[in-house]
Amino acid sequence: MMITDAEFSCMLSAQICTEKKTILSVDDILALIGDHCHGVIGQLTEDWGEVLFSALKRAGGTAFSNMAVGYNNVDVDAANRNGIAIGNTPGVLTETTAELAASLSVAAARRIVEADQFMRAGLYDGWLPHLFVGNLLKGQTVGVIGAGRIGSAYARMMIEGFKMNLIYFDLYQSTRLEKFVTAYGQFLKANGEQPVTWKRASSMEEVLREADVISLHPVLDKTTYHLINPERLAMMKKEAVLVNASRGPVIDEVALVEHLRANPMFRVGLDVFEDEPYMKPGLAEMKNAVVVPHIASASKWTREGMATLAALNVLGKIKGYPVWGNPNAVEPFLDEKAAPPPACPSIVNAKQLGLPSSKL
Ligand SMILES: NC(=O)C1=CN([C@@H]2O[C@H](COP(=O)(O)OP(=O)(O)OC[C@H]3O[C@@H](n4cnc5c(N)ncnc54)[C@H](O)[C@@H]3O)[C@@H](O)[C@H]2O)C=CC1
Ligand SMILES: O=C(O)C(=O)CO
Repeated sequence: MMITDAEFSCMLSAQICTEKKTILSVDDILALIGDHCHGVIGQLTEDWGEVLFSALKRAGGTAFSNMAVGYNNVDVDAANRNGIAIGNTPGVLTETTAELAASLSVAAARRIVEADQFMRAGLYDGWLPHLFVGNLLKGQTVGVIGAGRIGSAYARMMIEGFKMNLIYFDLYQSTRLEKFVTAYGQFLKANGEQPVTWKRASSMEEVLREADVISLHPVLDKTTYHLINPERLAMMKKEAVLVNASRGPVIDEVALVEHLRANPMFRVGLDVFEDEPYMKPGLAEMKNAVVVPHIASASKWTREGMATLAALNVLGKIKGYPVWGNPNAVEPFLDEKAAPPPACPSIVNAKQLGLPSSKL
């Protein structure tokens, strides 16, 4: 969506891109920005760097928002140089994305897609003790790498839903998550059940060695690029389940294909791919891989929320509103019955640009 400089009373006019291409190139976007453009709402598939930010600045623009929480497609330093505020959409994706990661975990552990294909191919000719035997989750250990908003929500689902024990690795301690597991463990114990436990790992390797199901939820940056590589794959249990609903390049996908080929009991659930929209050669043929096309945030509520937050980021900046004080508490912007607060919900470079902060 491109916001132009024609203003109607307090409303701004918006141009919605009707281009049929799924992924816009830098040249496509340059043409859309043109000579007059105050702000842009873009997608995670676009490459926002110096070329686009300087063009947006020349066109009179001051704001860009990804319609996404992840913004590894955005060169924030280039935006800073050009004085462009960068918005993202935290919070509205948390539960929806975690639910998909949980679904991939179960689908991979219980071989649901393989069994579905077998059934549709007319191959089922009666119950057998060894037909599509998979992994029981209850009492096993779930490993989370990146226990931020989504990683923590995923952990809670796997712990509460399947009574798994938790091991996690993050640069920061997740006290809320730890407290939740402790309290849930006490509840289970009080009801005569085996309590669940948690452990904060001192290294990522500890998670990879100990967990039965591992889900990746970090941001993509230099520290997480190819975080899963041949050496780390080799550390994982032979029958482990690995799930990725963060960003494709967090896994070395060529190494993953090799590992899947060599370890048929090792299974993966992937929502994201290293060269999206493509898969590395061989992945599509792997029966021990469940693959879906980057749909982790695809619930109606979430997609509407993402669009709302992205639009309010850009609109708020154009109107000169301050930046919301806590991007983890964006609910007031999503209340359909009340006008949104006069603030930009989430601007990631607010500090660098010296933008004023709103009071919650
Ligand atoms: N597949 C999909 O459709 C979606 C993917 N995502 C991806 O998920 C990511 C996480 O989203 P949120 O949970 O909302 O963000 P968040 O910022 O709450 O969580 C990210 C966590 O990663 C941790 N982290 C950073 N570097 C790390 C490292 N080297 N090792 C371990 N942990 C590290 C951070 O400390 C933080 O706790 C996004 O950046 C995005 O790339 C988000 C939504 C949907
Ligand atoms: O918000 C994100 O980062 C996404 O990947 C959207 O699905």
